[in-house]
Amino acid sequence: MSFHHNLDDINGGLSDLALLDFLTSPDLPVAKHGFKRRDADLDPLMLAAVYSSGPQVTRNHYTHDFFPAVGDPRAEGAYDWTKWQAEDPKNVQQRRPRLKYVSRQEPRSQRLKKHNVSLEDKENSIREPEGPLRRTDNLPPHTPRNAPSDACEAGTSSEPLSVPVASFAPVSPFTSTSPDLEVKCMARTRVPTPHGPVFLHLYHNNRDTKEHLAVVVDPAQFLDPYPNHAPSIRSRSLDAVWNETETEMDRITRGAYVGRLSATSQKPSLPLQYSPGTLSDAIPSPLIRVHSECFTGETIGSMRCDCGEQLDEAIRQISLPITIPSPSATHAPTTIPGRGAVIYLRQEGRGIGLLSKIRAYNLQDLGHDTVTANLMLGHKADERGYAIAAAILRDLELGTETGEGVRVLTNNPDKMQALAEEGIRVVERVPMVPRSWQCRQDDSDNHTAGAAAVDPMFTKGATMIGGGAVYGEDLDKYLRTKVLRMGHMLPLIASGLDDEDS
Ligand SMILES: Nc1nc2c(ncn2[C@@H]2O[C@H](COP(=O)(O)OP(=O)(O)OP(=O)(O)O)[C@@H](O)[C@H]2O)c(=O)[nH]1
Repeated sequence: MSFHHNLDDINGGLSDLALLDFLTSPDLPVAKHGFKRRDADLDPLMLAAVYSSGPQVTRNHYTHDFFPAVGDPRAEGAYDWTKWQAEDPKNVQQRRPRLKYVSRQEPRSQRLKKHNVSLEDKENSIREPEGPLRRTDNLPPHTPRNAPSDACEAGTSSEPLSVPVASFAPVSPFTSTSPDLEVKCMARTRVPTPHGPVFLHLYHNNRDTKEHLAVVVDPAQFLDPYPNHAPSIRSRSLDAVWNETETEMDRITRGAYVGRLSATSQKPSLPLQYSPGTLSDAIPSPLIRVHSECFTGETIGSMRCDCGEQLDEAIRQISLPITIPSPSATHAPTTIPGRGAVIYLRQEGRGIGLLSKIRAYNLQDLGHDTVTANLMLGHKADERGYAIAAAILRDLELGTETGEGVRVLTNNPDKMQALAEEGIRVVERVPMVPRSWQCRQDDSDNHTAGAAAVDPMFTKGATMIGGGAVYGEDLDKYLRTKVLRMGHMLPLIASGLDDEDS
């Protein structure tokens, strides 16, 4: 079968067989001699992709034309293949004209400019939210924690809730510090963890398109009757009435329920259900952590960082039961379940994204530390923001002016400052000492203090939830850089690294 015959078949019917014949033809027009460029003028695989995808597109380059001469003989720069003759390397004059890639797509910088996006913003693309789920226009009005409130009542009918929607006009509670930012909890559910049950809250917002999360630890909400020692930690936007037609089942499905959901217990929550509780000074403020996503540390157990361990340790510490001392010697101390939250922000790699973080790791393997690697890639050492975290905390009534102050689990001074600037009322910083450093301390002191050391269930080296102390050379170097170059408030001496070179 001749090459021209093949081409006719392809143009006519594009049968797979014809395409295969064409690609494997001995006449396939691939020049073998004298290339100045390293890539072939005509790549058979590319050609196959062009034909198999119908129009001249690839998934990501939909306004590029590849080899217009092949796909459309009438296109600009097209070469008439019917006149093609096998190349004679001896006769350079006979060579066909060199093909070129043709793109009708403007340069990326110009396209981004059209959409008012600077190249810097692109990685953490800040876009207007799209679609009805992104709307946060049904946030309830702000209700101070200590203001008199309606007690929570379980609905009984399957009719739409009768709470007048007008009374929940869109009033943003966040006008003081971030006038434009609003968050809305789209759904909440119970998740059992090795440290006890938590409520996972998924948030949308009008700043970015990421699904930020809040892991709320407040198992007292399962108790019936509710003990009323401390206010329950609930999302105001989730418990709000979203529209006039929503049913109890709508509310339950998104997690706006009270107590423990089961086949026999289905009590939808109502807005303004918060009970101020007895805010005794004896009850410590809720413990919170603002944590940034780390796929490597949290999902595949990377031991380059302590992120998985920190997430686990935060949930563990927040879940620890709280002992309230008795006011008098005649009464025994009371124990209540631990309470607090981890705000989980989708700002991977300190905000530079996973792609850049992976590249940064390669630079770190060349000997650079985590800060320098970021800078070498044109990023800042830390590109994170905490406005969304603050908005989520406010939605949960944590750290607000009128609600409870919070204790924050962190070593990061920037995080502390950012939360303060966002108006979060932080009453205490609780340090997070890496478990491996605790273990070393424990070994040298010949007694145990760290969770990993006391609990045989912890697996040494596992970084993920329920894991143990993560340790290793890479991690030591990373932790040391955080202390020495990022000012993390950790006693370096505890690591035994203070006289090591990084
Ligand atoms: N660019 C970069 N990011 C990293 C590296 N190692 C971990 N990370 C990211 O660092 C972030 C860790 O953030 P956090 O868990 O909030 O902790 P932190 O800022 O170190 O502060 P703490 O509250 O004291 O733990 C996550 O987003 C990780 O993906 C690294 O080597 N390079």
